[in-house]
Amino acid sequence: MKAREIALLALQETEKNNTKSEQSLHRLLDKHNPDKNDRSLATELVNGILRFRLKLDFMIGRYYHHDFNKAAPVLQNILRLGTYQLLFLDKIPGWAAVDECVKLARKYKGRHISGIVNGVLRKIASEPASTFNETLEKMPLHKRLSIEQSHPQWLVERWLDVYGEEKTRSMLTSNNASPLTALRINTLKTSPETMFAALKDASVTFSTCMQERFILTRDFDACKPFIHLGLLTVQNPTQAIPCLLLNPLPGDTVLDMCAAPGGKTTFLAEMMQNKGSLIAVDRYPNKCKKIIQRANELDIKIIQTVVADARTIQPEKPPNAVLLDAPCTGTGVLGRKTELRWRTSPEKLKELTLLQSELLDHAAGLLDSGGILVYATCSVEPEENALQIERFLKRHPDFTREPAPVSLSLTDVNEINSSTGSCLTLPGEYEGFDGGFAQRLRKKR
Ligand SMILES: C[S@@+](CC[C@H](N)C(=O)[O-])C[C@H]1O[C@@H](n2cnc3c(N)ncnc32)[C@H](O)[C@@H]1O
Repeated sequence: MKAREIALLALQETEKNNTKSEQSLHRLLDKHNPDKNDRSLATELVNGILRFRLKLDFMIGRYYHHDFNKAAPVLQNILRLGTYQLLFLDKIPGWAAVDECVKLARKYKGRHISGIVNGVLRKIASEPASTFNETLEKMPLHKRLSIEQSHPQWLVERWLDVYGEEKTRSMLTSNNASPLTALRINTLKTSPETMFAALKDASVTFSTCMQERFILTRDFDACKPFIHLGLLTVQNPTQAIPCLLLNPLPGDTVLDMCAAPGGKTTFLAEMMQNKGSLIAVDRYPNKCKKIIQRANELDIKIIQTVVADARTIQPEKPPNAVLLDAPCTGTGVLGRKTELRWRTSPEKLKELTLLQSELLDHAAGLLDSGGILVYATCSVEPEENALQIERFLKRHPDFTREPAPVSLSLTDVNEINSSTGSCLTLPGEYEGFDGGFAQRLRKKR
């Protein structure tokens, strides 16, 4: 099976089952085993179409004679496949993009529909870019950016309100660029110097960040042997900030309340040099298995997983450090999770804000007096971040914002406010860094 058909099936499956596109695509690539070029074209098509869905639908809607939102999903996706190739893939000749989609339409929907696909795609192919741009220019800013950069309008509106036009544009553009892969060096098994030398020997192109504990690369395949050896593990440097803010020491008793798949838990264990107690809680048993698997790969011995609702857990011994990496809208990682922008919503934001405050309240009760609590999200919405903390501090006067540990000043992120122990990074601010928030708090003695 060729790239376009694999991409079509992956898009159909992702939409129908509300699953992650990455999983569907990998399953289909494994099943059909296409050559290298088809693999990379299928991946580009799936990611690109999911990112640019709104822009593509806007283009198609102008030539499709009925309501495009009500068209059969398979027809929608075939038209998106064709339009994406026409707009974004210079190397594919327009006629080839149209012909291949007409063939797919004939196979999946019959002759009549293939005629519609042919008609719509030919009109898009012959439209000068200036006509589209002129239409957009007449729109108000939030609507124009929403279509141009293919993000939901409610999100663009709120980012414009909160962050202004320049930062919003930078976030939108960054979310549509293909992200670098970030990997953490496992200092339990190797040192940064040894790792850098090994990567250079393997001709991997990379840069370093976060106290040289992380590498950024576009050469993921060349890093796989090091991942299999447990020397590297996939983690974005933004995800390291809450751990560096918590700063656990060997021998500490640490509770990680929302731990799966274990990116931060395993980093905490590394910081603790595999000494002490580290309880990792997650609500879902299959997700807890992933934490154990990851810990085994990295030679980590101190993690004990617990399947439970973190709003009700009662550890035997009060922890002296708690990490609450709360479930959130994920608006800081939309560039990496291509379909997420269409799945998150103002209603979800409200629901999650409530869940986060319940988790925070429970964390406050569990922590030993004098202990440290770090709250983190991969969101850039104030309600989930700074406002959440403000409300928490009002409910819990026995907590204060705690300055960041001195070691954190060595990182390359200027956004860490050392005196208030908080950090908000926005997508596009630092190359390779996701958006996210973290706050260090101390419980009074
Ligand atoms: C942001 S993710 C955590 C990512 C993780 N800390 C890491 O760095 O790999 C949030 C996690 O919270 C879990 N979760 C959601 N609600 C929960 C609850 N009430 N109790 C415990 N875990 C929960 C989800 O299953 C999800 O794995």
